[in-house]
Amino acid sequence: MDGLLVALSYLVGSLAFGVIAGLLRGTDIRRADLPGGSGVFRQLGPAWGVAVALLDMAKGAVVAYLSVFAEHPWTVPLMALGVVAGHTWPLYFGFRGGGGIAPTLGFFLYLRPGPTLAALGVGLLGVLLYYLAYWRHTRRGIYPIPFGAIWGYAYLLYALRTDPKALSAVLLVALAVLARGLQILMRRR
Ligand SMILES: O=P(O)(O)OC[C@H](O)CO
Repeated sequence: MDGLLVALSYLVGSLAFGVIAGLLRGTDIRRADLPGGSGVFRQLGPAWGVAVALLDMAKGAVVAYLSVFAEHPWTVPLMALGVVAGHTWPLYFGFRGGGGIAPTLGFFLYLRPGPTLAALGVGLLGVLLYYLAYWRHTRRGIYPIPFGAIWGYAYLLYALRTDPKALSAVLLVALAVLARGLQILMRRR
């Protein structure tokens, strides 16, 4: 049962809605951008971008909901990893997906709303400061949202330090997102 939950998490995560949105509009978004909410926002407009961000978050929340059926203590962290790894390396789309931030948010907003909202605040502050101090002048380096996300993940790890199940889930997810971020930085979309 627990193995099925982890596999299902990966299959749900693999529904990369940014790629699906691009295909609905007759294009592969990955030729021009990353298939997360912000990439779709840039390529297809605000409505598509917001819809994709919400749907990608919803995947995480659905998997967090399903995690109540887990029996083994390691299943919840592995389900978190599964949904994020599905989003970043989707089975249905050649293992080339997004960065993993939105499903992370959805998963932990459902599982641990208080610390996750605080982490979201930290991340958005990071986005704002990075944008004002650096990005708007240069347009070089990593995008503001991934920059802010680094601080959000760091805060979440700190906030959940006495909560072993959630902490191990954040740790696994953060490692997957870091690996995907490095892959993207090396320009292998
Ligand atoms: O990391 P993703 O793929 O969930 O995308 C979320 C935002 O668009 C990142 O800029």
